[in-house]
Amino acid sequence: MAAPSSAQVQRIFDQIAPIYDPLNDWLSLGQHRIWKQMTVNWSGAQPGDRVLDLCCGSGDLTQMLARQVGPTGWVTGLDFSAAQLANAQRRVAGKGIARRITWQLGDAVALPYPDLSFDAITMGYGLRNVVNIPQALREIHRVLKPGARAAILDFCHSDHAGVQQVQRFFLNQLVVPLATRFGCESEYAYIEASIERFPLGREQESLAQAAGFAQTTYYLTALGLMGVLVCQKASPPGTSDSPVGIGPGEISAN
Ligand SMILES: C/C(=C\Cc1cc(O)c2ccccc2c1O)CCC[C@H](C)CCC[C@H](C)CCCC(C)C
Ligand SMILES: C[S@@+](CC[C@H](N)C(=O)[O-])C[C@H]1O[C@@H](n2cnc3c(N)ncnc32)[C@H](O)[C@@H]1O
Repeated sequence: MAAPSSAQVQRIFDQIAPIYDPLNDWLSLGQHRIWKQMTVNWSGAQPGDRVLDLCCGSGDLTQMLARQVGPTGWVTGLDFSAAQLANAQRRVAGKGIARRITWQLGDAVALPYPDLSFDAITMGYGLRNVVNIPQALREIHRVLKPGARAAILDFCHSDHAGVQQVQRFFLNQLVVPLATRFGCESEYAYIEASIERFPLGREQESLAQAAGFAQTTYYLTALGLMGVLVCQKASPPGTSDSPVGIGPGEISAN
């Protein structure tokens, strides 16, 4: 199956916007929120930072970032689906964190920001859906400040047969049948094919390094069903670039 165009991807997410959040909660038994919080932790976002949540959709990670940067920080959530952004804005309406969030309709492959704009970037289940992954990684590198990180969560395209079988079982026996009940069979059937086209973890690291990142690590989570690519931009000359450990907040050198 050929990869969809950008317009087709946009239509998918506009179409599923009304059921996107409840299906994520039901189908992952709420676990997706844990994977997203780990991604925010791995981004290195700190209180007072100016951060970006790319492909923000309905704003789960955007909200988590807003809590992480606190009242002196600022978060931008960018997405090209107007329906998803409308959901995102509705979900924070009336919450204190809404004051520190800007919602931006835009394309991840042509970010409307100057170079060196952000202290951290997250991307949750977006990279696999962007039609030009190398360009998106170049844009992320461009708008990050020196020494800053991007943490990119998505399904893992595993080369382990057992993981592939479990992933296909969940998608074909649970996800698509439930989505079909809501008239969204084709939109959710797209997930399996998109995972098969998605680069392996080590290939994502190579793409990130080709985009200019000095250090990359690919972490597996959810029993290998999901993965988080953590990329760090080179620090300014003369500053230490040697993170130690691989726990949240630290990434290994490559
Ligand atoms: C938040 C999650 C997926 C977001 C998501 C990403 C996409 O690219 C889509 C494309 C088209 C339609 C919908 C989406 C979409 O929702 C991950 C959790 C939700 C998943 C739909 C459920 C995946 C189930 C896992 C394969 C197994 C979960 C095991 C868990 C330990 C119970
Ligand atoms: C699976 S949703 C993820 C939403 C949210 N980050 C989350 O974790 O729930 C993928 C999102 O990426 C957006 N997207 C895909 N390609 C994009 C692009 N080129 N520019 C901006 N947004 C894009 C879609 O509109 C959709 O809202």
